[in-house]
Amino acid sequence: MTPPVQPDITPPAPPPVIPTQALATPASPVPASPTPPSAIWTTAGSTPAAAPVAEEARTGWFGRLKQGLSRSTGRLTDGLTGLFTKRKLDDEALEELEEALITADLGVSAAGRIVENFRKSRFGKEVTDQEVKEALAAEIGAILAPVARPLEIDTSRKPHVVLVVGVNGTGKTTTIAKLGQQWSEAGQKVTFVAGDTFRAAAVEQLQIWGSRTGCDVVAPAKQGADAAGLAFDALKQAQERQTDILLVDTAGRLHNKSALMEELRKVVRVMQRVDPTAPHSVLLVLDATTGQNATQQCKVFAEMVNVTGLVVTKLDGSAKGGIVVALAQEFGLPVHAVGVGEKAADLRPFSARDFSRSLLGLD
Ligand SMILES: Nc1nc2c(ncn2[C@@H]2O[C@H](COP(=O)(O)OP(=O)(O)OP(=O)(O)O)[C@@H](O)[C@H]2O)c(=O)[nH]1
Repeated sequence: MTPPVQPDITPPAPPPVIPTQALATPASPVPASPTPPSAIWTTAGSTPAAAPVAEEARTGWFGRLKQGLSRSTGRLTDGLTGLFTKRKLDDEALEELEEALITADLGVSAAGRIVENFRKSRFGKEVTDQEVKEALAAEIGAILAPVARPLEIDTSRKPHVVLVVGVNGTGKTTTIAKLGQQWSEAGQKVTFVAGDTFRAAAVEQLQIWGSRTGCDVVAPAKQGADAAGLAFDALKQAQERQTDILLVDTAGRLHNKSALMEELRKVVRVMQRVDPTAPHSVLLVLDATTGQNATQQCKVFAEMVNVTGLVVTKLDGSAKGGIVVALAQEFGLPVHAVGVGEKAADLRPFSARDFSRSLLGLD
C-alpha cells in the first residue's frame, strides 16, 4: 500500500534541499593520496557502486570534512598544543596525552591503547607537537581502518531490507532520505517504510522525502498503527514489485526500553515470516553531538537487535567527533557513513585516513 504523497503537508522543520548534482555518486576507489578507496555501499559481487570522482571533488570533500570536524579538532589539539614543544616523552607527558585524548571523547580504552603504543615506540625521545599529531593520526587511523567498511547490498534479494534504528532525533529519517536519494540515482528501486507510526511528523517527513527523491513510501493508514504489520505489508509489496532496497524507519523512544525492544524485535520477527533472511542490514544511526551517550546507545541497541553497522551524523555541529574512535575501539562495528551537514551530499563514505587526519587538523 503506497499512499499518495501529500504535497500540502508542512513538516515541523523544512527538510533540507537536496543538491542532486553533488549527490550523484559516492566516492570511488582512486589510488592517489590523500584518500583511500571508499564508498558508502557496495553491491554483492561488484566493486564499489560509484563512478570515478575527480581529484578536485575529492579534495573538496576532504576540506568539508576538515571544516565539519573543526570543533572536534579544536577540542583535541587545544589539549595537545604546547605539550610537546621539544619535550621528552616521559611518564608525565604520556599521562597528559592520555588525559587530552579522553577529554576529546576518544574513550579510556582507545586512549590507553594509543598511549601504550607511544610508550613502546617513542618513550624517552624528544618530540614536537607536529610529530605527536602525525603519530596520533596514524594510531587513530589504525583503530578506524578495520571499521571503515561499506554497507554490502545484495540486490539479487529483491528487496535487500535495511532496518534503520536509533534514538529519535539522531538523524534516522534524513539518513534514510539521503541513502534513498543516492541509491535511486545509482539506478536502484528504493522504498521507504515509515515505521515510526506514532510520530505523525516522522511519517510526513518521510513522505515529503519520498516525493523529492522519487522513492515509494509505505506509510501507516493511521497514527499509531502496528509497525510490524506495516513492515510485513511493505516487504510483501516490495517482493511483488521487485524493489531493490527496502529502507525501514523505526521508532526510537528510549525512555521505555523494554517496549522499544519488543517493538523492534516484533518488526524483525514479522518480516521474517515473509523473508526468513530479513533484515539483511541493521543500521544504527548515532548523533555525534551526544558524545559518550552514543556509546551507551550503541550498547543498548546492540542488545535489542543485531546491529550490523553504524552511521554517525552531525559531526559538523559537534566538538565530540572523537567518539567515533571510542565506538570503533569498543564495538568494532562497521562505520558505513558519516554525516557532516544536513544536505544529502553531506552523508559520505567513512574513510579512516581522512577522518583521523581531519580530526587532527592535518592535510
Ligand atoms: N548538522 C547536521 N544536521 C543533521 C545531520 N543529520 C541529520 N541532521 C538534522 O538533524 C535533525 C533530526 O534528524 P531526523 O532525521 O529528523 O532524525 P530522526 O532520528 O529521524 O528523528 P525523529 O524523526 O525525531 O525520529 C534534522 O534537522 C536533520 O536535518 C548532520 O549530519 N549534520
